[in-house]
Amino acid sequence: MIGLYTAEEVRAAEAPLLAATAEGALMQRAAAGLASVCGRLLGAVYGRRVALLVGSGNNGGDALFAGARLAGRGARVTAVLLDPERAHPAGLSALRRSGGRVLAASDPAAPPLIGRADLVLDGMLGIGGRGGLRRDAVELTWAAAGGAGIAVAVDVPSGIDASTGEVDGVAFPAMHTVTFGAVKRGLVVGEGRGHAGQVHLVEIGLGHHLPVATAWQLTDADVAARLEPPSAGDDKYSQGVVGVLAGSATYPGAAVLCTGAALRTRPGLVRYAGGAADGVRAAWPEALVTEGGPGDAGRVQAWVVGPGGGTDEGARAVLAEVLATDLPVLVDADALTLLAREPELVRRRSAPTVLTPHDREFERFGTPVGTDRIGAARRLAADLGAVVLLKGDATVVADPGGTTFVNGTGTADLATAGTGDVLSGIAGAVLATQGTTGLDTAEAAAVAAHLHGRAGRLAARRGPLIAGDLVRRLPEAVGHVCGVPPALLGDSQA
Ligand SMILES: NC(=O)C1=CN([C@@H]2O[C@H](COP(=O)(O)OP(=O)(O)OC[C@H]3O[C@@H](n4cnc5c(N)ncnc54)[C@H](OP(=O)(O)O)[C@@H]3O)[C@@H](O)[C@H]2O)[C@@H](O)CC1
Ligand SMILES: Nc1ncnc2c1ncn2[C@@H]1O[C@H](COP(=O)(O)OP(=O)(O)O)[C@@H](O)[C@H]1O
Ligand SMILES: [K+]
Repeated sequence: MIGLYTAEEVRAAEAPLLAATAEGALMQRAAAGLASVCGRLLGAVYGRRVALLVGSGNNGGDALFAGARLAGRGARVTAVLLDPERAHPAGLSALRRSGGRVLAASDPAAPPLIGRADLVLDGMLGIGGRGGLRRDAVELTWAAAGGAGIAVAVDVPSGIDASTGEVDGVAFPAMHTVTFGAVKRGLVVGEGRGHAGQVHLVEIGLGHHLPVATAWQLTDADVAARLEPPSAGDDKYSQGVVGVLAGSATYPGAAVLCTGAALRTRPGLVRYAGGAADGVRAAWPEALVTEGGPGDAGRVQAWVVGPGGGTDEGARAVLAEVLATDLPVLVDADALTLLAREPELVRRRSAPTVLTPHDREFERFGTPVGTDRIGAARRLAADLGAVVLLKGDATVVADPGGTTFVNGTGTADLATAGTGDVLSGIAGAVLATQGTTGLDTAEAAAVAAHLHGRAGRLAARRGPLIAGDLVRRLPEAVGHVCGVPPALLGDSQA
């Protein structure tokens, strides 16, 4: 798992390390790692044009020392200084000694020079940035955005809040971010994610000074370790039975998608109960189907309730019935609307509950999501005593104790109707295996979000995706995270 940190946590960890190392040593480690990534991105360094955007703090110092190293390898490096009086003095001397040039940001030659550069290094603001970018920094950012060079952010893209990913106005649109010591949360969540591009972590020795993270990102290997393939002693009941309560006779789509996604995540068995029984039977002969309610479905190890289920009295009764059980329940869509009216239904539960709101559903519980998505998910989870999976570009999963997962596999291709129903089915199937895997509830939800995003990426390779494509790609997504070659995956290639 990749630990995700706030700017304050990183600063606190840096203090003892700074005290224990020679002056400037950490910045040299940072600059060496930064120059090495830039060298790799450029391919050949000799003769290439590099523009450094340099602010008045240590972030600018990193850029200047990295620029000096690139100049030493023959690059034509020019530093553009936001505040020439306050630019890092040692960094500036190092750059000049290596043959680098220096311009003030106010110099009319600066924007065209940035536009022509092969690589632009954004060292304007790091974790010391506060509020929106000032005017001169905005102008340099526009010049970089309009140019053809590789845009690389030093530590964090200037203009994003390193802890929340909030962007107040303009932020540097990086293709790559070289971050030091620890991955800052703002690089993977909120608007920051869209500005960071590919994140490269450079070790500077911060490791054991960092606290245990409270926010994490799962890798493919982490997810593979949390999935249990069937073994010789298994039967259809021992690998988890999911109950799906979704859709209606008029709107069978959500039921078909949710049931299909649950099946394709490969628990032992999927049961469906509700008004879309005919549609589900026709689409999924593998499911056990009844027109009745949860009590008619038979035994399950986890329920999914809500997608396309409506908000009438009957739907409310179904929700109350499953929330009164001691089984894991995933509450989505219409059932979230009902639950927002009666949050006590979940507060009094002791069994695992996962709520999967998008932003508008989240707001029904009282407050809008706002710009701090991790903070928002944690607050609602603590308030309700349930795991909250807040959907979005980077889906955030928080448990009532504050442990949080930020999904890294999401793609904007998922922004299409029905993909949320698919996520519910996947998550229901993972929750149903908790009895055998012992998987923590928030981790189960995070595993589901990871697989959902992977399926989205695989489906999007073949062109614009619709929700049903995600269901078809699920076996391939599971195979991908577990390292199984697609050729061995049978009908997911269809
Ligand atoms: N500590 C370490 O061990 C290591 C730290 N490292 C590096 O240091 C970075 C942190 O450096 P930092 O603390 O100097 O802050 P930094 O991000 O450069 O910005 C502060 C300057 O920006 C200015 N400014 C603020 N807001 C602004 C705005 N909106 N728009 C425009 N300007 C604004 C503010 O100016 P002022 O407000 O005073 O006018 C101040 O001068 C960190 O991200 C990493 O890269 C690495 O070398 C590894 C070792
Ligand atoms: N821009 C985006 N980038 C990544 N994922 C997205 C984006 N927009 C939506 N998604 C994902 O698509 C799914 C949409 O769910 P939802 O809004 O409930 O749709 P529906 O109700 O139509 O099924 C969620 O998993 C969400 O995280
Ligand atoms: K920066």
